[in-house]
Amino acid sequence: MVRKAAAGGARLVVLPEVWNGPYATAAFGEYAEPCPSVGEDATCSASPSVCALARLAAELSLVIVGGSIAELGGDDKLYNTCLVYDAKGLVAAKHRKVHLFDIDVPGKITFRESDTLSPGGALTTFDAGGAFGLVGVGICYDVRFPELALLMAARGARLLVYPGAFNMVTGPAHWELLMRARAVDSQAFVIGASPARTDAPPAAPPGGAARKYPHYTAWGHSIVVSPWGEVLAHAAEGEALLLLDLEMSRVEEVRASLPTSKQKRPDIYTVKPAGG
Ligand SMILES: O=C(O)CCC(=O)C(=O)O
Repeated sequence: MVRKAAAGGARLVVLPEVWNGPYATAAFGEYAEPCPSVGEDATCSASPSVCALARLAAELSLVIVGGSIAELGGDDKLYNTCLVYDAKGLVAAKHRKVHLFDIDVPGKITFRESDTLSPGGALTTFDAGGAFGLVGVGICYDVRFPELALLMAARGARLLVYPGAFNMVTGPAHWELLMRARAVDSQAFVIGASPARTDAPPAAPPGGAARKYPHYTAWGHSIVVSPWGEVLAHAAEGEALLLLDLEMSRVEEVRASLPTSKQKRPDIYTVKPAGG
C-alpha cells in the first residue's frame, strides 16, 4: 500500500493505529518492540516493524507517519507509540498516546488500555518539510481532547494526523464528527487513518484451538478533512488507499477569514469556585 501511494506521488503517508498485531490489551506485550528516539537512524533497528517502515521511507524517499505499534519502553513499560520516519529513514517524531482508551459503555463496549499500557506525557509535532510544514500527531482517543489539537495548532501545526481504530459503537457516533470538530477548532487539515474492518472469526474454529485474543472490530472509514471542516476523502470499511493533494494554503485562508486563534479569551477560560 505504501509503495502504491508512492507510485501515485505521495510525499507523506499515514498508517493506522496498532497495524502490526491484534488491538487487544493482552496482546500488546507479545507484539511490543523497542522504539528508537527522535533523530536515530531506524533503518538498522532490530525491531521488525520499525525497521520495515524506516527502510520503506528511505527507499521511497517520503515521510511515513507509521500508525502506531505497542512499544516496549526502556523503563519496561508498554506504550501505544507512533513513530514518524523522514525520507532518510530517521525518526522525525515519536508520540506516545497521551490519553489512554479506558471506557465502559454498558452492554456495548468496555476497553481498558491502562490494564497493560502507560500514557505518554508530551505533545508531538514535527516538521514534515515542503508545503506541509509543521504536523501534529495524536493517536485515536487523543482526538477526543480538543486541548491537544489546539496546543499543536498554537505551536504552528497546519496538519493533524490521528492514526486510530474506533469501534462499532463509538465509530458511527463520533469518528467523523470528532475529526471534523478538530479540523474546525484548530483550523488545520486532519487525517484519521483506521485499520480496515475484519469481522470476528468464530471463537473456536471447528477442531481448532480457542482464539488467543478477543477480536476488536474496527470501524474503518479513514478520513481526510479540510481546515473548513469539509470531508475531502473517506474510505468505506474495507481496505483502501486515499491519495490526495492537500492545498496547504487553505489553512492560512481559513485562519484569516475566521481569526479565532487571535480572538481567544483566556481571561475567562478558568473555572472558578461558585461565588469566586
Ligand atoms: O474514542 C473512541 O471512541 C475510540 C478510541 C480507540 O479506539 C482508541 O483510542 O484506540
